[in-house]
Parts: sequence; C-alpha cells; structure tokens
Amino acid sequence: MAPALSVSLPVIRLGGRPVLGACELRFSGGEVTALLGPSGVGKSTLLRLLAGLLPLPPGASLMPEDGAPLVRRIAWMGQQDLLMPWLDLRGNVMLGARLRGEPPDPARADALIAAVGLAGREKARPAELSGGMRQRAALARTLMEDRPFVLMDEPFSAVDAPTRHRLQGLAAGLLAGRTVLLVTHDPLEALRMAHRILVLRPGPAGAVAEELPLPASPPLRAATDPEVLAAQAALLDRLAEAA
Ligand SMILES: Nc1ncnc2c1ncn2[C@@H]1O[C@H](COP(=O)(O)OP(=O)(O)OP(=O)(O)O)[C@@H](O)[C@H]1O
Repeated sequence: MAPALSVSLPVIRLGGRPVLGACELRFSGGEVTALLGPSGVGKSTLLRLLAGLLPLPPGASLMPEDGAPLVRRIAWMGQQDLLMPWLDLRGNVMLGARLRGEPPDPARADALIAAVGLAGREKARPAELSGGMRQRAALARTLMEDRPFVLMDEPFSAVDAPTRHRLQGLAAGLLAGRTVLLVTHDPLEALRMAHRILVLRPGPAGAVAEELPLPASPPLRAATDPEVLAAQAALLDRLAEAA
C-alpha cells in the first residue's frame, strides 16, 4: 500500500495573482482522490506543483508519510497520450527506462500491455491505434514506472464516453494500492473511481478545496447505482455554484 501524502502550501501566485489559497491537504495512502472545479481554478497548478513541474515556493512542503522523499516516486498521466510516433507500443511503454538510460524490461512491458487489453499489438505504432487504445497504452506506460504516487490530469477526457467508462474500470483495478490524485471535469468519473472528492472553488486569496461526501460503497462504483446518480446531481450543483 502506498503511503499518504501531506501537502502544505502557502498562497500560490502565478502571473502576479493568487491562484491557490494557502492550504493543508492530505491524500490518503492507497486511495484515489478526485479533484474537480471550474476551468482555470488551479487544478493543474496543484498537480504540477506536486509533480515538480512548478517550483515550490518557500514554506511549501510535500511529505510522503513514510518519511522517504517524494522525488522519483511520482508517475504522471495526462490528457494527451504523448506516445512517441516513431516507437512501437512496447517501445513507448518502456520509454521511461530508455530516457533514464536504464535497462528495459520487455517482459514487464508485455505483461502491462496485456493487462490493458492490448496483447498482440506490441509492435504497433501509435498511428495504428485508436484513441482509446492509445490512452490504454499511456496507462500501461504510467504503470510501467511502478511509482507509489500517480498524478492524473484529465486522463480519459479525450476519448468517447463508452471507452472512458471502460478505461475507468481498467485504471481503478490497475491503480489499486497507489496514492492517486485524479483531476477530472467528469463528476461521474470522480464518483465511480474516487475514495475522496475535493472541489476547488475560487476565492479572493486563491482557490480553496472543499471535501464532498461520497456514497458509502467503495470504488469502483456502478454508474447505475442510485446513490451514485443522486451524488452526481449534487456534485453538478456544487460545481455550478463554484463556477
Ligand atoms: N505559468 C503561468 N503563468 C501565469 N498564469 C498561469 C500559469 N499557469 C496557469 N496560470 C493561470 O492559473 C490559473 C489556474 O490554471 P490551471 O491550469 O491550474 O487551471 P485548471 O483548474 O487546471 O483549469 P482547466 O480545468 O481549464 O484545465 C489560470 O487562471 C491560468 O491562467
């Protein structure tokens, strides 16, 4: 089970204005926390701070609760699959090792390719794969890194609804035990996949996070579950208020 991650941030300013308000957040170990909020509220900014893609200001701290440093323990999956067009599927899944100059592990890559339902397509180039297949390939590449912390920025937003539904089920199983922060605009995705839901809403001193209640059943929840449908309506209302 991956450790929890405690985050303490002062006000985050970008371009001279406060984007995120000062906050203390705790992402529970081995759980998926979904982060929602209106466009431009600062969801990706928070993810980029955690990923080290934005410099941490003085006073900020990101502390895994096992006491080990966060560096090199984070995997990232974004909206674009970012597959290299000149590499085949197996080469793309092993890209991280290649970029780090480490020996590749084709057996593990093939096992993950099979786990995401792409067995037999190891030699295919990204251009030969559908959008949903490419996102599955990106998921396999993310899992290939075998990191305890996984940051996902709208990972399934570029695919059609039935494919997204299948990818959510696949990802929930394959990410089990990791500490995941999932940014999404899709309330149903959050309600199906998350153990906790945070909504970011804008404030004068930067956005503030608010935790919302979830159905009692554990993820992965059925989209047809009446409790999920009721929570979806409430979450949509909450998001409309926050916008
Ligand atoms: N490098 C930057 N310099 C200045 N302002 C920035 C920078 N990056 C982001 N911003 C601003 O910070 C705010 C938050 O952006 P961010 O991308 O985190 O929002 P978001 O909630 O992820 O939006 P979306 O849902 O549309 O992806 C926006 O107003 C954006 O314009």
